[in-house]
Amino acid sequence: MTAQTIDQIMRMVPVIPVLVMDGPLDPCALAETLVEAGLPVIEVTLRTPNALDAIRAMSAVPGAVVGAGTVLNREMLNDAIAAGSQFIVSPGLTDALGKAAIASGVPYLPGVANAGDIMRGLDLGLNRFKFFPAEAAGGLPALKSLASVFGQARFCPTGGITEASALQWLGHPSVLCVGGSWLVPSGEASLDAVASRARAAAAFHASKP
Ligand SMILES: O=C[C@H](O)COP(=O)(O)O
Ligand SMILES: CC(=O)C(=O)O
Repeated sequence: MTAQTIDQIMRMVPVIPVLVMDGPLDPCALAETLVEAGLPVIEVTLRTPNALDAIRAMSAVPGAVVGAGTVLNREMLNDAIAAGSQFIVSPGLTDALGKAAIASGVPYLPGVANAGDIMRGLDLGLNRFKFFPAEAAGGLPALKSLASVFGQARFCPTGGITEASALQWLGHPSVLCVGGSWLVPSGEASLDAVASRARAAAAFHASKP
């Protein structure tokens, strides 16, 4: 599946599973499980040696929109794009990475934690952001304050969000989706458990205003 813009990707799902591929699950089976459960947008963090291989494998799963997370610099950006990443996520925003991502044409979701980060993104022409680390950076009260200043910005809060708190975040109009690792916790070995959590998260779509 090809999505055109980061905005379109963010609007496809209420929750983006953030994966650290450190467990025994087969990447293809994991992606199939998430797609079938209603969460086709998948972020694979480049924090493990097998991450690029996982992106390559998952990208072949029909319906999956697989992106790379924890992209920190141009080299990682190029590797992620070469592996077939359909979108790129970074925990923060630097001019060098922002400009390279924009020049590549790949949908790009940079991390922001404060007003200065957002202003740097706007200067580059970006207005879709990952609010990270969402809870530690002030939680929903901080996001509400930032959103009231930057009316053109939309967010995917990530970091400390849980199945229990996701709906509160999704209730804010500046929030298009949230990200989280709770769908596939570190070392997860059960696809049934993943499917159950993913179905519950996908159901948040119905509650999003
Ligand atoms: O990408 C960011 C984090 O790894 C996801 O945060 P979380 O583990 O608190 O859900
Ligand atoms: C935290 C984050 O945004 C990332 O790993 O890409």
